[in-house]
Amino acid sequence: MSSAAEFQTIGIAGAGAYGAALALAAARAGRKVLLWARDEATVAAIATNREVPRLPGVPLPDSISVTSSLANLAEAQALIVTVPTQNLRQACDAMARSLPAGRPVISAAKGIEQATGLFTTQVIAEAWPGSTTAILSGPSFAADIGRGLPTAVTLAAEDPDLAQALAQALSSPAFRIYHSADPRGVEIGGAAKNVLAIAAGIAIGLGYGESARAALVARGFSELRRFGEAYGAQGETLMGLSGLGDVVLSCASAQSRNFAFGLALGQGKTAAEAAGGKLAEGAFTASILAEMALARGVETPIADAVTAIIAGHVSVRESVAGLLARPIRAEI
Ligand SMILES: NC(=O)c1ccc[n+]([C@@H]2O[C@H](COP(=O)([O-])OP(=O)(O)OC[C@H]3O[C@@H](n4cnc5c(N)ncnc54)[C@H](O)[C@@H]3O)[C@@H](O)[C@H]2O)c1
Ligand SMILES: O=P(O)(O)OC[C@H](O)CO
Repeated sequence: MSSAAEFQTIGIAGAGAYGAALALAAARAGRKVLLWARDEATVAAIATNREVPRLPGVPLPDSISVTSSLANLAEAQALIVTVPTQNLRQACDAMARSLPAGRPVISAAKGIEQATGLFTTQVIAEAWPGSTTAILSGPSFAADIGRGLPTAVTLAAEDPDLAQALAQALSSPAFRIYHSADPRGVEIGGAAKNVLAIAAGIAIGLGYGESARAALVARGFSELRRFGEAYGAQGETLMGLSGLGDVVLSCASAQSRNFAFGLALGQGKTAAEAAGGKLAEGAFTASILAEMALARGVETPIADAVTAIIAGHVSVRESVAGLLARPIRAEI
């Protein structure tokens, strides 16, 4: 039986925008926080300015220590990994070499590993055998968490007691964490919503308007649900914060990097121009999600279209014309 009191010190691996936001959230929940950045330059910049370069304007309290040594995370009773999905394995390999396994490792990444088709908790389990995995996901912009604006997310683990204890340990009045025993459902929602956010951005970038966006969000959500259920997600989880909740946020706001990436594609930029050096996880997830859907006989026309556009196989307008020309069929 786990309890929140077991988790007094939290290690955060990855000092980007979300790492900083979750470090702040954990500190506000009364935890001591150890924030690990892989390079000395970032640690030095954080130590000097008391803010993370990717989350400017949000000062870090003294209860957050910054380090470039993974060995310094040994004191933490739970770890949260906030590195991008395609780099998650590398980060977990490094942790496995420096730290004993066994403590909970919570993924905060939203994607699917391109090379393997594994979800993020599966990547952690494979790269760091013996770790107990969990996933934290839901509608939350790092900047909003950083500013202390009200946010709600879900934390899921196979062991419901552990999920509850971690959720209690990391929650504070403005950062509410619901707990769940459906980690697969939670991680699928976070991965798939990024692909849909790109599609919504494309529709708006093309000037197709709000009615088109609403249609895309609704049809995209049913695509997410088909995919999720084929890969073991519970339907109720997909209807919750980490599924529908995050689709609503990410498809509606240009603050989403995935939406902004799609917007730029819709406005005629190439994929490389549209990315502009910012992380758009959906650009890496779209093709593997479409491939995995095909393997289980699930139709994902929106992910297929996003994949083809990013690969440069079709123009944005051709791709959307293809979607609009699909046969008329029953909605459900
Ligand atoms: N920013 C948000 O609002 C937000 C919200 C929810 C979830 N997320 C998720 O969090 C993850 C990270 O996003 P972010 O916004 O923090 O990105 P970011 O680009 O701001 O930061 C990523 C950080 O990871 C570090 N990194 C990359 N590879 C690494 C490795 N191998 N080892 C150690 N560190 C490494 C980079 O140096 C960088 O500091 C993504 O999966 C994203 O979907 C982000
Ligand atoms: O900026 P994005 O598109 O990575 O979205 C950030 C969060 O995932 C929103 O919940």
